[in-house]
Amino acid sequence: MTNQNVVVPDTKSGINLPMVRLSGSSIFPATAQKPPTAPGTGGNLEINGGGGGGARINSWIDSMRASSPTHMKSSSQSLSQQQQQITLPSAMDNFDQIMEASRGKQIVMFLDYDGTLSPIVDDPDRAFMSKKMRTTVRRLARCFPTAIVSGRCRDKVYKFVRLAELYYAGSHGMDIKGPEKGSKYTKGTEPVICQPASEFLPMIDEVFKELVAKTKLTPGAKVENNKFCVSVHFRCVEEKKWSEVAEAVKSVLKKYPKLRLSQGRKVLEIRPTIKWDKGKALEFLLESLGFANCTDVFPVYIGDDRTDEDAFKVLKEREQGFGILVSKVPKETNASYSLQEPTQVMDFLQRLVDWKKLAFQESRM
Ligand SMILES: O=P(O)(O)OC[C@H]1O[C@H](O[C@H]2O[C@H](CO)[C@@H](O)[C@H](O)[C@H]2O)[C@H](O)[C@@H](O)[C@@H]1O
Repeated sequence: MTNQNVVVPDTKSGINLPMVRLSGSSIFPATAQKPPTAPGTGGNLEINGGGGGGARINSWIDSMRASSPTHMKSSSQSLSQQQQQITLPSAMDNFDQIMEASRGKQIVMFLDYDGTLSPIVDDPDRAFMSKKMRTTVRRLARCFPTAIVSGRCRDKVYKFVRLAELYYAGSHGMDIKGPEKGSKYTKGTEPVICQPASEFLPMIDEVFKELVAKTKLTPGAKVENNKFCVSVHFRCVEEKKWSEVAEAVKSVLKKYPKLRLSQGRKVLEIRPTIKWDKGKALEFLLESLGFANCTDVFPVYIGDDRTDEDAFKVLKEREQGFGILVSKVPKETNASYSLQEPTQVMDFLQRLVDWKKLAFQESRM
């Protein structure tokens, strides 16, 4: 990856930090000149404002296109031009710098699932993580408190990860559960549980059924019930039929003012309007782990999606730890470093484990 980053000194940690360029890099297709929302809002789409019905659907389609990396290649820029716009330095190349910043602090790991621990595939039910990745995450959790933060429903992401020693925050952080009693980080107490959107369960169920009915005639559309939110996938829908998906979602949302829309990778996501997201989940977990007002904590959040921006933003605002964006293409982001794909995430996690072991051995010499 080409590193075109500008480096500025961080007054708090005393080390050099990459400065992320948040504007002026037009990476979106000609029809969508700028990102639909600023990073840190989980990619919310405006569903009520501006223009006539047709205009609004067109802006939805633009936004859906913008969430599709394959379209970035087809924009007027060549791939090499786009790559030059990657302003984030690689977390791998800057590993020593990151570790230096964490010196004397407790590292806490937050990992998104899809696109971070598992590769993006067409069928959401088959997004398995490799055995090697599972082993690496298991080793990581022996070294640092580790949480999985996913848009998926908690049970489903647990079925993919299958590691009881982790914290899990499903439904974009709206369903949090800590490791079972007796785990290294629970200190013998009951597991933490947080479900700030439980009153929305019946509504989400209703919306799920309505969306299944409304999209059943659109080939490739898939609606996923994520318990406290619903995902409407259009990865396998022909582009000329994306408007059908957008119309279906829009017509359902109109009836439920207490629900809002956000966007991920070829997916529209319907969720409660409550002020809760992956960033809030990160803060809740830090608090549960006893790091609420600590200065000696170093959270690292790794994620690939727009909804992960809420967590990156929290880290930036707290001036603690770092966000690492998993992406091969330039994106607007609040993350500080990048990794290209899940296999590189695995290498980074393994390096963290090795670093921790070495630090432990040195401390005993
Ligand atoms: O927060 P995450 O763990 O990243 O979950 C976000 C969404 O991930 C899944 O969808 C994405 O991955 C699928 C499998 O690779 C892919 O087919 C889809 O296009 C992606 O959007 C999951 O199915 C959604 O429910 C999550 O909200």
